[in-house]
Amino acid sequence: MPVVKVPHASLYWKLDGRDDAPALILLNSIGTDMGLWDAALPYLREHFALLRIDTRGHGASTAEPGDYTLQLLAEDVLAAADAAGLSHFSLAGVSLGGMIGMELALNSPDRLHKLALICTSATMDPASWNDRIAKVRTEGMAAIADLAMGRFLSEAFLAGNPAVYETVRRNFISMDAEAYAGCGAAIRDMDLSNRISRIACPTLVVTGSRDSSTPYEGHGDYLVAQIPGASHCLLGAAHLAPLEAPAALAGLLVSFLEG
Ligand SMILES: O=C(O)CC1=CCC(=O)O1
Repeated sequence: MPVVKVPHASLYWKLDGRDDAPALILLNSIGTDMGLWDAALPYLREHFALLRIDTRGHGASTAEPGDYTLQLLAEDVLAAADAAGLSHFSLAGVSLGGMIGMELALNSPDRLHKLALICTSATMDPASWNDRIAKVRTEGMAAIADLAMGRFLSEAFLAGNPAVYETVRRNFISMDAEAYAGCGAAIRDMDLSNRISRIACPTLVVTGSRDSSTPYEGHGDYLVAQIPGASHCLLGAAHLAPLEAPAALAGLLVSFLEG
């Protein structure tokens, strides 16, 4: 199992697809792991060398407790890219993964070709994240599972895919609460809104018509307005778009990244 050790964490990464194709890094949301992208992989693997990374404390990656920052999480991505031998890449990130992508685009623009921001934002209500962090640290993951699942996936998806829904929920509840809190702190403390106008790479913003967490209004629209030249596509999906609309999302990514 390929793992890279960084200070206070150990990061699991995995390469798929064609090693002679352009590199694309796929990042997950808080509370999910690289499996979030499984359903989209068949549509992407012919086009890219795909690097997936479990965010610290998620999936098979471990981490010591603490309040993490987007800068730290972006450095984790660079460490995994270095370990995988990828000097330059594009990046597609869902939610927290998109926030990490924006931070990386600002701090290490020389590494990044193109950026796809999926169901994400430059700012989320710090007070509500503070409450969530406190709850998860005192009561554990189960205490916030209904809240998170209600934001992750739509009722329609649950009705048609109960087994997938249950897997996402089970993985969510079994993850390390301290790591969730640490990544929650990175979301609470993010400082992107006044800086993203300096993102210089081509950027695609994807929003979900059923996403109650980071909808177009108030989240995607701000990214489109602030990031120079950013384009926008709306998908019929809730927050975890790679699960709800894998083929459509992959189609958007291929068109954007190969265009
Ligand atoms: O609101 C949620 O729980 C969804 C979410 C916000 C950031 C992220 O990565 O997922």
